[in-house]
This record gives sequence, structure tokens and C-alpha cells, in this order.
Amino acid sequence: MPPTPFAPVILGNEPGSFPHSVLAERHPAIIRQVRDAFPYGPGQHRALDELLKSCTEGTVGPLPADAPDRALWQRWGLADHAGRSWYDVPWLWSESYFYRRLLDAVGWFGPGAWQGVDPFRPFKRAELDAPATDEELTALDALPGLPEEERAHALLHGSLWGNRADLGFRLSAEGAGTRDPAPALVADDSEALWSLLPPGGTATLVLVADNAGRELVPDLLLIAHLLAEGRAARAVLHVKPYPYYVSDATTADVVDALHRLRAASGAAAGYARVLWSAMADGRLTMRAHPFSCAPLPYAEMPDDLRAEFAAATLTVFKGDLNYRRLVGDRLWAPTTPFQETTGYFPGPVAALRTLKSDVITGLSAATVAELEAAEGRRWRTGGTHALIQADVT
Ligand SMILES: O=P(O)(O)OC[C@@]1(O)O[C@H](CO)[C@@H](O)[C@@H]1O
Repeated sequence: MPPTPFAPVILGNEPGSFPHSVLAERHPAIIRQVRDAFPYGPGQHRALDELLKSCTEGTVGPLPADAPDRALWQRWGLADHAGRSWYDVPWLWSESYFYRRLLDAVGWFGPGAWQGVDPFRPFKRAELDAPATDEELTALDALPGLPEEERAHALLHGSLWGNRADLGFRLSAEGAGTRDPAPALVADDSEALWSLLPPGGTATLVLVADNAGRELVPDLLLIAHLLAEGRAARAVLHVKPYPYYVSDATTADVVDALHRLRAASGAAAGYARVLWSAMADGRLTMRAHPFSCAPLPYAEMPDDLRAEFAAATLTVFKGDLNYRRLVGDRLWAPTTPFQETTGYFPGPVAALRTLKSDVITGLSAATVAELEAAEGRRWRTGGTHALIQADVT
């Protein structure tokens, strides 16, 4: 494997930077929103107050002594980062630990009556139940008459642009939830992606999901199409083992999305039937691996996950956070080849992502110059540009 080129790991300690604003503004806003959404008791309010103080002004503290994943987090960096400011440790680490501590504060891990109550569920549900979701499902009725390649293209792009605005992102990005017309992709390796999924083949597709609701629905539609057309013989959907980054999909969110599709009419219900039966006969399975919520890049994945990705025909990573973890949460030169940063990955891999953070690789110098001339630095974080990148070597 060629040596990974050097680029600095992103921290959150530069005032005025995007990562700093996430720690200083987005996290307190998330605490406010969660607090408002549930009739929590005094213990939970106290714990949320403590988290707010700690994550904005304090230092990283330990996990409770009885936390089931304490040893795991110690290995994942807690042993090194405890006692340091949340702003001075890797930004990816700080964000992940924030969500882990938020779940502690509301009693997710139990024991007690609040065990397993997802603090983000009301927001995810509202999105799934929104009229915009109905409109998107009704639009599917235009697909059945089209040639397979056009349907595949439409569903791939539906899944890509479904990532445009996650719920956490909408708290701080003005207008990011709106559906403006999609601009051209800043990188497009979709031909390489399709070359691994020919119709009538034997491919195993792994899709590492990102957000629930209006991103997960088009992800499921894409999977349904690939299975129905034989572009994939088997699909594995990786979701999060616990609520994370506000809208990230868990098993419960997949079940909600499948119910939503099943209750729809027209073409949407047909896709639901494909998915339902593929789950029943094992062609579509779900995984909720602990590493999916790890505060680390995928270069540090455990052996069992590495073996799973190695066995897949193609692994597709959805979304911004998964992209950061796939290529490493570093300030790469934007022209660093994508394939150089994913060289460690044990099999063919692709990313479908809208750009919502500073990390970017694999662009041509001309594209970077054009984006910078038009938008300064905003193109990196505004959620208005997207890419399809693949390393199929
Ligand atoms: O992974 P997703 O849902 O596409 O985006 C996650 C995100 O909202 O969270 C991070 C900041 O907290 C950024 O990487 C990104 O904007």
C-alpha cells in the first residue's frame, strides 16, 4: 500500500472556522432542541445542563463507571483525550463523544424508563411524515416506463441528493433544507460504480447509510432497484447502533421508512414489496456494528468489519460524516486523488456525498479554481454541491 500523504487532522479550536461553530453553536442548539422535545425529568435536565457546560467551556470527562462501552471508548481515544478541552481534540472525536454523552444525559443506555428512547425521534418522524416525502414518493410513478439505465441513474441521484440536508445541518445552515435545482457534480465516477453492478450479475452491495427520513427512503429505493434488476444479488445495509449526529439512521428508522413506503400507493408500494421480501429471504440484511458510531476514521476499523468490506463487490458510503471517516478527517489539498486516501480500504469503495464540511479530495484543479472564484470557501460546507467518487481498483 502506498504511504498516505500528510494532511493535518481537523480540530475545532479555530474561532470563525466551521468546526468551531459546530462545537460552540450547533451542539448547544441540539441540547436546546432535545430538551424542548421531551417531558424530561429533573435528573435529565441537570445532566443536560452539565453536558452544555462541559462541551462549551469545560474539558472531556470520563464515561460513567457502569457504561457498557467504557472499555471500547477508552481504546477509541478517551484515555488520551480525557481532561483536554473539547476544542483541542480531533473534531471528529469531539462531535462523536458529544452525541455519546447526550445519550447518557437522557437515559438512553438505562437502566430506567427512558432506556432506548431516541432523543431525535420526533425530528426524524416529522421529516418522514412531511408532505414533501409524499411528493417524492409520488414522483416515483414516472419511473416504470423508462429504460432500466435511466431508472438506475435517477435512483442513484435520488440517493445522492437525499443527503443534501440532514437535520443537524439544518440547525446552522441557512436555507440548506430547500430543494433548489441540483448543480453539476464536482466529481462523477458513476461509470466506474456501475461497472461493478451490471444487470443480472452476482454482486454483493454494502451500503453504509447516513441519515434517516428523506435520505434513507431514497437509499432504500436504490437498493430495491438494484435487487429487482439483478444489479445486486445481495445487499447489506449498515446503520448506527444508537442515535447519532441527530438524524443518522438506526434499525428503528429503517423499520419506520419501510412502513412509510409500504403505506404509500403506486410505484413506491412496489419498491416496498421488493424490500420486504428481500429482507424475509435474506437478500437484504442489516448491520449495526459498534464501529459505525466510532470517533475514528475507517482506516482504523476492526478486523471483522474489514473482512466484511473485503468480501463485498462494492461498498457505498453515504453522506458527509461517512466521507470524513472514509478519507480521514483532514485538511487534504482538494486535488489529492480520492484513491490515494482510500488506498487502505480492503475492497472497491464509492462515496455519495453532498459537501457539508471542509474535507474534500479528488477534484480537478480547474473545478477547485471555479468553485473558489464563485464562492470563496463556502462551496465546501454549504451542502449545495455533491460528488460521486469511486475507487474500484
Ligand atoms: O453525514 P451528514 O449527515 O451528511 O452530515 C453531517 C454533518 O451535518 O455533520 C458534520 C458537522 O457536525 C458535518 O460533517 C456535516 O455537516
